[in-house]
Amino acid sequence: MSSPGPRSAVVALGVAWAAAPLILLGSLAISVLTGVLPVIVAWLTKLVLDRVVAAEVRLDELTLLAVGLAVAGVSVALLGEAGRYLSGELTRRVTLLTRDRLYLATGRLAGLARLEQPAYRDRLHLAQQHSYSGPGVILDSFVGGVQAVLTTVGFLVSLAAVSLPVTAVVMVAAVPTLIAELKLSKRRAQVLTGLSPTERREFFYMQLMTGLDAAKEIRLLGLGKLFRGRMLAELGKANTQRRRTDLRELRVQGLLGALSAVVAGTGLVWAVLAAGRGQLTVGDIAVFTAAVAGVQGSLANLIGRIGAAHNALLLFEHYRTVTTEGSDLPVPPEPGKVSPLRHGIEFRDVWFRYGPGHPWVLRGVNLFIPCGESMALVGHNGAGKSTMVKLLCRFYDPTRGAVLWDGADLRDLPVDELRRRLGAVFQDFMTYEMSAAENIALGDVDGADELGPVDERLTAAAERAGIHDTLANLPRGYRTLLSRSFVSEEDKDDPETGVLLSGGQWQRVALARAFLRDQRDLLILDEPTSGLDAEAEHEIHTSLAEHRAGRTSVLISHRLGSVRAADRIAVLVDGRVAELGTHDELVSLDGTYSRLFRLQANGYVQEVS
Ligand SMILES: Nc1ncnc2c1ncn2[C@@H]1O[C@H](COP(=O)(O)OP(=O)(O)OP(=O)(O)O)[C@@H](O)[C@H]1O
Repeated sequence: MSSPGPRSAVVALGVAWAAAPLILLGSLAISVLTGVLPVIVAWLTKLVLDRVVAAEVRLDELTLLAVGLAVAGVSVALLGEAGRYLSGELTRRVTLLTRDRLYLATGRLAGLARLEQPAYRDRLHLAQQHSYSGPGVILDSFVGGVQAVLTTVGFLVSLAAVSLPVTAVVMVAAVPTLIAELKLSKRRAQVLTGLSPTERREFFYMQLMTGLDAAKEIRLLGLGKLFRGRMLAELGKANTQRRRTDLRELRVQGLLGALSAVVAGTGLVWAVLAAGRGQLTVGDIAVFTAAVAGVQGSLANLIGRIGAAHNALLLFEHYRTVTTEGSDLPVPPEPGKVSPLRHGIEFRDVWFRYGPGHPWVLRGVNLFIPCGESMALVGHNGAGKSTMVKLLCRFYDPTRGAVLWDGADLRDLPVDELRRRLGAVFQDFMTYEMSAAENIALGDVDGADELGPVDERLTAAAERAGIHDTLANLPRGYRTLLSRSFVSEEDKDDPETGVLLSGGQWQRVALARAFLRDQRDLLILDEPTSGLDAEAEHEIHTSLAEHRAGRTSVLISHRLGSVRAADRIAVLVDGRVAELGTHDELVSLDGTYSRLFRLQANGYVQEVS
């Protein structure tokens, strides 16, 4: 891990300035005052003591000094409280800003490839953890550092007034502490960075054990003990690393603490002997003792803060990288406009694999999807059908070849505009723990930050997906929360109102969400009815066939009965389009499609007879 540059510190302080400039200035002002007050208190104490033991005691002077001491003491206490409040407020505001910037940055990722890289996920994990605390710690260190510098300088001057050699010894003794602290902070940051994969795995097992998704299998297969063991093993690994760091710190800090104590003790012996010889006054001893303790305390404080800031800056680098990284997909220098589809979409000699070390999934796919036609993609598991759909949505770019929208390479088009022209139901569709209405309305948000009302468009989409009656009859109709993990505001007195839908019902909700975008140029349906019962599947496919007539669509389905109505069917084999034609043409071709279709048809006939 390289040392953080001053740029990181500037960025971190810039974040704090952008989040709360006045609070930042207020904190700095308080830190300046808090920094000089201990020195003032020490000098006032010296003056009081010298006046008390003087031959002629002047009460008016003593009273003034005593009042001054009292005011300084009260100010220290009040400023401490005010500083704590401002620091808390600053942290809250910085958290808001860094969170916003971080999720804005991840939202800017147009593709999926970077999100699938373990190294990126580790960095993101660290950025999430330390973006919030980072600027706070750096700022606290900065504000506290200013205060510690002032206190240190003030006490050093006071100490120098009494003894220059002792001042020099105290300063030299601080150098090893500073070096050790910087080394330790670097080590701490390295350990935390190295722990990211372990922490992510620990979190993964924790989520498995406490979430609903895996609850059935964990109970039925008795996986709890296994996962708990693995989670504890990950935690144990992390603890071993942390313990090693703590022990190293204990050894180093212990040695350095002993060195400070020896320096302070020797200084005190010298001061007492000097007072005995009449070289120092009682006040001198008081200020000397306060100054040695003050210099050592504030130097230790300063060095600790430098170490904390150094550590926080090293970790803040992850946040800075995530928020400033360029686009994961190449951005065209002069992006063209995505005009409504007129001609068609073409896969031109498309080769694709998910990474350099991965096997080829597509090996020269050539396919034209004419505008206004429905195209079905058929093939064995893993043939690459969903991959083609992902390339169509530009979640990845082809490794070789191109996908063309009316002749324009998708790489030359603005990706947001392209996606605005698409509607899709993915094989692994989402189930959002939100209300039924929101689950559908999410289909047509297009960058808005609020969802529209429950209107006719929404219920019409639900009706077409055959889920309207189910949703309308829920305890709160479309406003019912489709979750048992959260409670909506209006249900807080009756937390049992949320419901869970069946797999097929959820699939219909996902379809309704896609239907809300049905005026788009291309509708993608990846296994849209795999979870539906036979009757529902037939119903939906009839409705889809009607709906798709005259519109451009891509349908993926293993149920060949439902793809026969498509205008054209493409069969993927070995990463290429091996057969292309209408259902009748492919059946008479007597190839893969015909074999698969007969196999399925025979299965049904045998079941009936
Ligand atoms: N994100 C990914 N990273 C690496 N490999 C992947 C990824 N997604 C899919 N693959 C691989 O790509 C191949 C094609 O997968 P794809 O999902 O496109 O197949 P499919 O034809 O849709 O299969 P199915 O009918 O089972 O849904 C598979 O071998 C799969 O392991």
